[in-house]
Amino acid sequence: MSNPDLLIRGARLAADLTERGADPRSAASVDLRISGGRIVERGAELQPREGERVIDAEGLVALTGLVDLHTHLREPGFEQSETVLTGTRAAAAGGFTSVFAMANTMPVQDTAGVVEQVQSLGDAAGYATVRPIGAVTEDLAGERLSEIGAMAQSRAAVRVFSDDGKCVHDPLLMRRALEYVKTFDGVIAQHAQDPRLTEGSQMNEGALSSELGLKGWPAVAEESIIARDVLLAEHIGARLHICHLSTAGSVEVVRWAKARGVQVTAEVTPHHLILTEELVRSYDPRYKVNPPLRREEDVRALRRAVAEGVIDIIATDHAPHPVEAKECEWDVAAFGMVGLESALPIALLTLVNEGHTSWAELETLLSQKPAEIGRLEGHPAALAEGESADLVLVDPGGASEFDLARLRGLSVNSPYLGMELPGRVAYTVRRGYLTLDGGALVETATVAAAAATAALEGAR
Ligand SMILES: NC(=O)N[C@@H](CC(=O)O)C(=O)O
Ligand SMILES: [Zn+2]
Ligand SMILES: [Zn+2]
Repeated sequence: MSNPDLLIRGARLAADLTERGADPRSAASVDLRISGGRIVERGAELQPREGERVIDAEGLVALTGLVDLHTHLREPGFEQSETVLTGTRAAAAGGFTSVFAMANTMPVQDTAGVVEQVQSLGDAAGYATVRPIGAVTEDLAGERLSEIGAMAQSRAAVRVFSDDGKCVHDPLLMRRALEYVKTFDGVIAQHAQDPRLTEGSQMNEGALSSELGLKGWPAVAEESIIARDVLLAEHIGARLHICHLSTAGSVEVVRWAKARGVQVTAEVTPHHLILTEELVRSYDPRYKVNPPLRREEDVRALRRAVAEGVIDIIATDHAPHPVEAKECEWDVAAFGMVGLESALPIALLTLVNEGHTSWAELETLLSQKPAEIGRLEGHPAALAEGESADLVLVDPGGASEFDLARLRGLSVNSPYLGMELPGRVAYTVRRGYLTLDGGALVETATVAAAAATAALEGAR
């Protein structure tokens, strides 16, 4: 038994929309035929064949499946917040076909056994390709390197390593980690936060933190670590990735490093492209996040940096937390926001609709470039014949309220509830089968069976 063939009719390809501000309808409409997990035909006016499921994509924009380089799936250890299954369902609802799962689980993803377990859970669920990230240091303690080589050589073939949630603070350990991953083309993804400069910090440092009586989190705590690490990466000749960059100053450091030819890439989260520290006035812990929401000037600088290509990718930093950890006083609340289901709408709102990027650039930011940084194998380079059928169809149109029904994971700590947001993900196709069908998640058992079939067919 193979998965049903699909015929997508009348889509506009993001890749054809290279001009900023272009109306999606200005691109030619394209049909895609999908069989055996791959795009087998691309053209106009393709005729349906027997047994094929026809998807009417009139008015929809097609992108290669979104790839999140920074997702917290919380399993093993924090299954009350999220599991691999629930997190990848949220991913599919958001248009993602692959996610990189951060290492701050319990036990930590610091051994071949744990990363293989996380990868297997993802394979079995089938909603998205799960690529585990390995911890840089044992138990994220920042003292000894974890078994990086064993994780790289394991079945999970880990290429991205991060202590995210914590900064690799010791410069010698950072140096050794960069040297190690260089041997197999891996990358260190740094959570840039000097721990000494941010002890007890609760929000961005500035006039507002004084006014609100909350301990400040200075921009320099982020910028100084980025500056040190780009110099180390240059010295070693290794790849460095900066997680959730959040200040105008960080942009300048990365710009400088790139001009020198340092192999550095940077990510920004959707929330740092739209929300500012002003929201903290409410003392609503939904706005408590690491790194903290910054100033209006920072938000503007981050958008510009995306437009200029100084920032390479958008990553969600989907950080689910249970209600108890968020419905409490600001000081004791957990840091983090969910983001998989809202990433595309926020990117449309802040970048595409503002003319900062084209749809084609959006595909680069949310799909092509994160796949490249993470060395994701089998990801389609384009929606073209012979490529793996991993794609998303988006309705770019009218704003609608982002409500609880839009959140498909276990946790509901979204800062966007009640906001009017543009863009709805209508269909997500992974390895040739649907995970999201007309805005509705395909059933768990159906997806698991389709994934098993696709794996047998060796779709990649
Ligand atoms: N972003 C957050 O505020 N929280 C993340 C950790 C992290 O990304 O640093 C988490 O794991 O909850
Ligand atoms: Zn982090
Ligand atoms: Zn994170």
